[in-house]
Amino acid sequence: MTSRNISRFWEWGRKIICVGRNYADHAKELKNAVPTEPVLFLKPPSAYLKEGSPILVPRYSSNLHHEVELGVVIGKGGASIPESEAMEHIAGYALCLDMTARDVQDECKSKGLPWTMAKAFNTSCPVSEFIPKERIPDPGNVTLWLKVNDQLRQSGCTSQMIFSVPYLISYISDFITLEEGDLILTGTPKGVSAVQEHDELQAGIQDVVTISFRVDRQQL
Ligand SMILES: O=C(O)/C=C/C(=O)CC(=O)C(=O)O
Ligand SMILES: [Mg+2]
Repeated sequence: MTSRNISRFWEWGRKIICVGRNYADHAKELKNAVPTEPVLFLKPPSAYLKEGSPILVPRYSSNLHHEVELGVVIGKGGASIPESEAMEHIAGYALCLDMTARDVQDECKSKGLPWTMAKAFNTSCPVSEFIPKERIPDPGNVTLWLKVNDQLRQSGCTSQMIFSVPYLISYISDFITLEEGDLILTGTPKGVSAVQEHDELQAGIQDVVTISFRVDRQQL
């Protein structure tokens, strides 16, 4: 059996656990209350997208939003991980986009239905290359940014997160066992907005990594 390499975690078929409303300024821009507990949802591994392939606007949406987020790649699995030990479970990071069909999400919210169609479709999780843990010594203090067609739309620091990375690992692992290769998306800062077919998205984490993706429309 060939050994798997964590630097290609997106090929492993592991869980993608997403945190929502983790920045007060983003919760407010969508007129949501600031949460007192993490808001969680999931994406399937089929949502992964690597540079070179386009983000597809689902054929059932006309309002696809970008959300730039810090992703945490789990290196050592575990359940009920104490917050004080959480950092030991991280292998590294990735810059991620949580692509969101906002019109579909709004409809799901109004009907009290789950967000799956809005958040979990194919290409809804574009990711950068794997970033080894040492390159981000403090995940609670890095700047994320995103441009659409060279215009800055999002810029925020992870110090603004309501729930820190160690807290999230501990909280999630209390009821979802974390496995090597899992990815946690830690939420987006303010500035989310719509993208259109042919748009070019660029995003980055300080001087650590940048990514570029083109937007296309799912064929009918
Ligand atoms: O509650 C809403 O209207 C929207 C919430 C999100 O899409 C949450 C996130 O994915 C996020 O904050 O990153
Ligand atoms: Mg998000």
